[in-house]
Amino acid sequence: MPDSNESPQGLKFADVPFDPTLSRRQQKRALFQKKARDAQGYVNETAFRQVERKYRTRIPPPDLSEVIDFRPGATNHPDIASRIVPVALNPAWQTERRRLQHVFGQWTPGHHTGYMLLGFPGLIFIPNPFTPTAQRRLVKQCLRQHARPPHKSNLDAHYQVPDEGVWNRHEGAQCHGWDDADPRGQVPAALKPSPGNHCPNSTAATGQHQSPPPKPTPHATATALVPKLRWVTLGYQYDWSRKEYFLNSPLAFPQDLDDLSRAIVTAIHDVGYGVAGNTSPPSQYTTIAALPPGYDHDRGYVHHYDPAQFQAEAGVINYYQTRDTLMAHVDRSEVNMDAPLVSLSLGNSAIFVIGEESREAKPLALYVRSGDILCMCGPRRKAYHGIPRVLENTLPEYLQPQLPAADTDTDWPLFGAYMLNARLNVNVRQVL
Ligand SMILES: O=C(O)CCC(=O)C(=O)O
Ligand SMILES: [Fe+2]
Repeated sequence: MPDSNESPQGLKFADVPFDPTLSRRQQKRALFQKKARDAQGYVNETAFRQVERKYRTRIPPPDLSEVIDFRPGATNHPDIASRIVPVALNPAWQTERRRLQHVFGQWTPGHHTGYMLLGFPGLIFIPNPFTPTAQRRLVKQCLRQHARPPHKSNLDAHYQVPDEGVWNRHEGAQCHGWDDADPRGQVPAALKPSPGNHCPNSTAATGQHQSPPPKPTPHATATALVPKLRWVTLGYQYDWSRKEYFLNSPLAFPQDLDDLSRAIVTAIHDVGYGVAGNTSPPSQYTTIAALPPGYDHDRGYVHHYDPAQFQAEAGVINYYQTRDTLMAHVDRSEVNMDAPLVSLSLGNSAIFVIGEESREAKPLALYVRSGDILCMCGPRRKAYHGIPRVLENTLPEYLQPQLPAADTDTDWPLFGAYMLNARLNVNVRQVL
C-alpha cells in the first residue's frame, strides 16, 4: 500500500515546510508546486526571478520578514533597518502641498520626511502625503476621467470603448438599474483588432502584466468590463510593436497628475544622504548617514534633477486586481533617463521589488501602500522592478465602500466596491 504521505511523483510531504494552517489539500498543492519548480530547473533562474517567485507563491504563504516597511516604528529585518535613511524633503514641497490642495487635500504641517536606502542609490520613498478625501478624488479621476478615449487602454483591442468610458457606463447602469440587455449599459465589440493595441494584458511600457486577457465577445456589459481594465496610457501614446512612443501626437497630460508629479520632483530636489566624515555635504537637505558594516563603498547620493526642467509627458495607470502581478522590467523607452520616474500607489497594498540594471543582482522588496510615492532616480531609473504580489484585504478604511455616516462622499460606494479587489498605480515619466 502506498504511503498516504507520498505523492504519485515520489515527493514526501516532509519535502515542503509543514504549515499547520494549511489544509491537507493545500499541502498537497504546495508539494506539487515544489515538484513542478524542481522539474523546471529553477536552479538557474536569476536572483530577481527567485525573489519574484518567493512573493508570488501563495501556498505556503511567503515569509514577509525581509519586506522593507518604511512606516515609522515598523519592525524591519536587522540587515535592512540599519540601511534605512530618513531624508529631509525639500522645504519647497510644503509650498507646493499648500498650493495644490485640490491634489493633496487640505494642508496641514508635516510630511517633511522621505526615505532612502544605503547602498541603493536613487530610490526615494515618500510616505502617503494625501488626505483620505484626496485619495478618493484621485481614484475617481483614474476611473471616470482618465480611463476613456482618447487615452488608449487594454480594452481597445477587443471593444469600442465609448467616449464616456467604460466606468461611466457602468456607473449609469448601476445607478439607474439598467439590466444586462439594455444597450445603454453595454460596450460593443471592436470591428477588428486594432493594430498597436494587441497587447491587452500588458502595461503600456512593458508588456508584462500577468492576468487573463478579456475574451473577445460580441459585446459586453460595462459592469463586466470594469474589472478587466488593466492599463491606460496618458500623454505620449505607446507603440507596442516598436516599443517606442508615438512622438508626433501627444495628448494633453491630465492637469492633476501633472501638478502632482511636478510637486514630487520639487520635494526630492537636492535631497539625499552624505556619508559621515565627509566634510562638505553636497546640499543643505542632505542627511549625513553613518554607514553600517559592508556599506563603506557607499559615497552617498543626492538627487539634483531641476524641477523646472521636469515635464510630465507620458504616464501609465495600472489597474490591478488582487491576483495580478507585473513582471520584472526596466522602463527604458524614454529618451530622457535622467528625469525621475514618479510612481503612486492607491488601494490595496503591494510588494514592490526593485534591483539593479541586471536581473542577476538580488533585488529588495518593499511595501507600497495607498498614497505612497516611489521615485526612481539616477541609477534606480534603469533598475529592474516589478510587482510580484498585491496583498488582499489591505484596502484602508477610508477607501472601503461604506464610509462612516459623517462622510459626505455620497458617490463613493461604487468606487469603494471596485477598490475592494484593486490596486491602482499611476506612474509619470518625462520622455524628452
Ligand atoms: O505598479 C507599480 O507599482 C509599478 C508599475 C510599473 O513599474 C510600470 O507600469 O512600469
Ligand atoms: Fe515600471
